[in-house]
Amino acid sequence: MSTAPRLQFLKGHGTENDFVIVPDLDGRLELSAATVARICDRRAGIGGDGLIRVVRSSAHPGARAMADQAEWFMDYRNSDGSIAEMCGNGVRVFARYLQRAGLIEAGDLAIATRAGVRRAHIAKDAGDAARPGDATAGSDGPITVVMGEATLPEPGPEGEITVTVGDHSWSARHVNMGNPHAVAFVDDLAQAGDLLAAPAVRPAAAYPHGTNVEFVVDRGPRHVAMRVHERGSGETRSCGTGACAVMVAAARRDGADPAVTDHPVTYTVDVPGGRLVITERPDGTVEMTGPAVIVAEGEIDASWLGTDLG
Ligand SMILES: N[C@@H](CCC[C@H](N)C(=O)O)C(=O)O
Repeated sequence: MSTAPRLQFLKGHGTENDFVIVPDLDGRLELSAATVARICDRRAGIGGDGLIRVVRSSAHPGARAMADQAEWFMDYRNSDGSIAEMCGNGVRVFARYLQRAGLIEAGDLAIATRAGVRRAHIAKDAGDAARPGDATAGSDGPITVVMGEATLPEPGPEGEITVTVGDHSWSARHVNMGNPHAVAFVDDLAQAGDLLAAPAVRPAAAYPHGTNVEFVVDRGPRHVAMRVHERGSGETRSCGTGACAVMVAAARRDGADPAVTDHPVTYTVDVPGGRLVITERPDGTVEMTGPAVIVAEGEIDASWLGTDLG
């Protein structure tokens, strides 16, 4: 039996946007991009759309300034190992992990992210605290996260945003939810094809660090459905920040702006992996409610990773 160090992990998802969760409470691990990509590999690794390292804010140089507001920092990586500012489904799964591990109680909590502090609410009757030996403990019920304000940059001198897949091109709305999105309203979600490759997005100058791309159709009044190609991960079954970007783009298209009417606006956003409910408030904040589930836990033989992990 190997005596190599073992890396603890859990596996979780929010509307089937799935993540490998690595608790590293005191910030001892160095996870290179190659190591993250290896862990997220669906055939040769554990598999996931991204990796979430759970670190005490005070133990992470990039989060220390937020430590007085939020004890825990979500260090989010895409499945190719690249760093992302924010992950909307991930932040719910992060909260569920903290609850399940007994590190927090249900109720309100603040989570530090690269996009700033986000506030979450875990309903008190939505899942139990840690139940040793039960990998699904604390997995029920929705979690609501205040996702911050959307910004919608106007097109620059190079003109409107255009998204192209194969022979189809659509104009798109630029929405930033802490991370970048291009939202295209389409006639049929199948038009986006298999989304194996990243859609071409122009002008490139609009997104100097790349972008996530959402394709959206209407399902009914204030009800849309979307597919997404995530920067750094490919097509996924959901994207929380993407769903928020879609909600705000749909509201503006429909002439709804809570800042003008002084009334909140709520949309239901269906994704291939489930459903998210998103509200924009008159003060501009966007709130998202959805599920967060922990499905498994285990350990990785660090010698397989070919690194000493720091
Ligand atoms: N799945 C996430 C978004 C993850 C980051 C994204 N791929 C990026 O690079 O910005 C979500 O639920 O928001």
